[in-house]
Amino acid sequence: MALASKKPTAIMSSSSSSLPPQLILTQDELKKIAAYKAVEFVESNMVLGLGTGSTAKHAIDRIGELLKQGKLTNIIGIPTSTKTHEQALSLNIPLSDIDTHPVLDLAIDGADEVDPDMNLVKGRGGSLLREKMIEGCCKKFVVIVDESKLVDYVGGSGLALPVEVVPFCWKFTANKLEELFCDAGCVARLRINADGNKNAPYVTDNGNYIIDLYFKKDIGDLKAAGDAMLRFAGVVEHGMFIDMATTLIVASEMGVTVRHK
Ligand SMILES: O=C(CO)[C@H](O)[C@H](O)COP(=O)(O)O
Repeated sequence: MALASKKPTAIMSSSSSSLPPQLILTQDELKKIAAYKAVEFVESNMVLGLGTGSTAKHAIDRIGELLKQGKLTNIIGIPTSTKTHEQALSLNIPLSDIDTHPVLDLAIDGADEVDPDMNLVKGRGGSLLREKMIEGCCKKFVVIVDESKLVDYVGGSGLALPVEVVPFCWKFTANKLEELFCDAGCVARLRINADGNKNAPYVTDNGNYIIDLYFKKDIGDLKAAGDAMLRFAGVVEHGMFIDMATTLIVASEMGVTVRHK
């Protein structure tokens, strides 16, 4: 893919609040701070997209707590993974799906990378397809991260861009993806199951595999890159969430920042 210029940042407004300066917070504590801030946007009677990952988990715990306390009522949650489904069930959050509720009021989810235009990389937790399906139906999509997730450009963390592929001839698809991004020094690797058999592929909630793409350089025009990947029949979805986030909440040692698009 050729390098192309990025569109100007479309941040319309932002606000921040400070934390006491003497505190040294762990990454998980920062995730929790961002998550709790996001839950301030949740109101009774909302249909909510429930994200996946260690940051979203804090938000879902908080929603469950507020429901239990009666401070939120009549919430319907739409989970983005089986893991989140189980967590929400354990918290007695009423659940549904986008067949029944095709328009959501709000979704809250973490991200692996956030670029200056609030484009995201998601899916290192393996749930990118359901996340994209559900978060694409939301009126508002609130992304919650600690500051380590902020990058200058997609791929800038040096970590993977995940792509969900059908298992059939996955090597063929992986080779096609490497070829597509050869100018960016792309290396494609099949994700291996971290929990169980070390040699078995990681299998998504949808029965697919994940190919992780590693880049040496900026891939340039994200939309063009995404469209090119989706033209391969074996590709189900990629982990770039372009122009989807409406609010970004970043927690750092300096405080919490909220940016609206
Ligand atoms: O996209 C995701 C799962 O598919 C997660 O939102 C992403 O991996 C961030 O995870 P964490 O909050 O644990 O850092």
